[in-house]
Amino acid sequence: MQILSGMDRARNALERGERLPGGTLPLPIAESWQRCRELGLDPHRRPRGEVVPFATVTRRRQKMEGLRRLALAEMQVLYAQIAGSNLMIALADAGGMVLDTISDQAFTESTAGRAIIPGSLWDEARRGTNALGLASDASQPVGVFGREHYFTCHAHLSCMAAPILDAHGQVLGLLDASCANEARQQHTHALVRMAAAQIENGLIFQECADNFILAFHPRAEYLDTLSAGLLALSRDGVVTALNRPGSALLSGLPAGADARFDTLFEMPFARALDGLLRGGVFPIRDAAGSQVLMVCRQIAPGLAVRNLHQEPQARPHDKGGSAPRFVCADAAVKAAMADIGQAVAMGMPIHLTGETGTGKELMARHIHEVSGRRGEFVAVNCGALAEQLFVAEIFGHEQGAFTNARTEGSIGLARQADGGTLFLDEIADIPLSAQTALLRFLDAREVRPVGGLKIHKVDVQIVSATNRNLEAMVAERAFRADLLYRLNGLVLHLPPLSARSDFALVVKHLLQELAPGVAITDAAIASLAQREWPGNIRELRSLLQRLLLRRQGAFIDETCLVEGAGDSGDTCPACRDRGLASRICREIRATYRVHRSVTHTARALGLSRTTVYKHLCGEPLN
Ligand SMILES: Nc1ncnc2c1ncn2[C@@H]1O[C@H](COP(=O)(O)OP(=O)(O)OP(=O)(O)O)[C@@H](O)[C@H]1O
Repeated sequence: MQILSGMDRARNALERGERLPGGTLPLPIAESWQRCRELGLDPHRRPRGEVVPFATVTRRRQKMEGLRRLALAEMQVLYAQIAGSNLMIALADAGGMVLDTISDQAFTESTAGRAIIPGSLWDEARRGTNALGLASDASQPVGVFGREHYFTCHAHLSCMAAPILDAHGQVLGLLDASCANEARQQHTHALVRMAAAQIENGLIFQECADNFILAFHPRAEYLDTLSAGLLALSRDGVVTALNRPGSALLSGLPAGADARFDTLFEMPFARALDGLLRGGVFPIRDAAGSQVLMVCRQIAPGLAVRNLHQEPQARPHDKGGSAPRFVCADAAVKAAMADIGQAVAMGMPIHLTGETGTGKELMARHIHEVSGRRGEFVAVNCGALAEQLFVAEIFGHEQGAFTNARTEGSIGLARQADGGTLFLDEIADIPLSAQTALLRFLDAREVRPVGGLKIHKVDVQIVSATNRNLEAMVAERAFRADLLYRLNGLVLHLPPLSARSDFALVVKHLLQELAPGVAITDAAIASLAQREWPGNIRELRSLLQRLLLRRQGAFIDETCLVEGAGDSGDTCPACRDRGLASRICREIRATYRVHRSVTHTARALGLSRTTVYKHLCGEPLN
């Protein structure tokens, strides 16, 4: 006889419309299923995937601007902490409307990833039992795992959501981490809760910038943790904010709005301040007689006291520095890189091809590192060397060997790279006359400086690169065939950025390099992915730099890109330079890049599908 698990029995009962067997589900889940049933939701159907108009999302984002700024930074940290594939971090408003997401590419492209987008609504009545909906209703952290989701189509997901609360327990927003059920990690729940608490504390610092902020806890070692109470006070000792741990530590005392420090603690505010501003940990009894230890975290501006301003709470987990030096998750790049180790071990020349800005020089440096060679990495831009000087620059020259020769002579770049790597960039530009000399060098690995007699043995790893088609140049007799065959021991092609499957990772990596901690939303990445990138990764890097210069908040979302795309390329040809009309056109195109669906775009903006189509001219349609 087959033994059914508690979950099997519960799902069978749900599907047959029978009473749910007791003890088979956590109580909040069982109650939620019951409510969904009463609402007439059919667990086998797809839920109503409603998405509100983009303008509504924008308005809500504006209303929650302070919280959103803190949350996006925290989401970025959380994303890095949980790491692993198939993960999405989402921020929603108190009612479960998603405002922003940060995820990896695998999740973004999954069915769930396409459903959790800005403007999607995750309240229980629409989406059945789910973490965002439950956390919003219960005002407490919730995990909904696999088949605990009411709708069977969400059974492969695990979601953990935590509300972001004010001191009175009112939900200000929701933080959610969703991942494939099998990728679920034990500690995710705790990390989401900690991130929510970090945001709550951040809000106190943000909103009470003019106040004193004190941290307190019965034990000194907890003062720097998220368990510490945070109390914001005006200059005359009126409480302006208190975090949740603070509320719990002072439970039973009148700590509500407009409470005074003097009624919460057994000491007048002025005297406590005197002690606190001398620095260090200050013991004090609360009005119920329990001793707590207190430190001053922020001094109200204008008070001339130095050396006391300590850092706000340290992050419980700071990100490790294990980020790769460059991104190579694309399957084609990975496959191309697989043979590098063997090629360098055999001393084989490696030839890199790819458009400008695809990372050839970066790859050359990587090859040098893989080779383990202790000598220098010497890069030669073959296109920048004058024809007459080429041979002398590469192979060196004796004193006064030719007019304009350096008086002291030169050992040349090939010998400079001895024991290391000689990177011949823009190899297609090497003058024909120098090709013969290079060919000889590659065969013999010897150099004789111009004007000299002595021959020097040189041991270098050769790496060459070009963005031109050398085979075609050989056919046109502009490049020596025998030289090409000496160079291309291993050929490694770097794909253009638009063809890379790891586009999102490249964006995140560059951003991390340029401005650590600045978050970028999935919608912004989706919008970037739709663009053309003739300058490839270099062009993307400089666009991100420009965005960072212009950005107001601590993040980049899709609206930064719409505003930033003041160029005519972001409207359809008919709307170029048409003032308001072109703004609407841009909004349509930007919204389409987020939703990738004409129907959703039309619905989100409250326009007809025909209007949307009209403005999508030139945009790659799904
Ligand atoms: N895989 C990658 N991950 C992250 N950054 C990258 C990657 N590849 C290239 N970059 C960055 O892109 C920029 C251009 O790279 P690089 O100079 O290596 O390109 P290139 O192909 O040699 O260009 P060109 O042909 O114009 O000389 C650099 O800032 C580099 O750090």
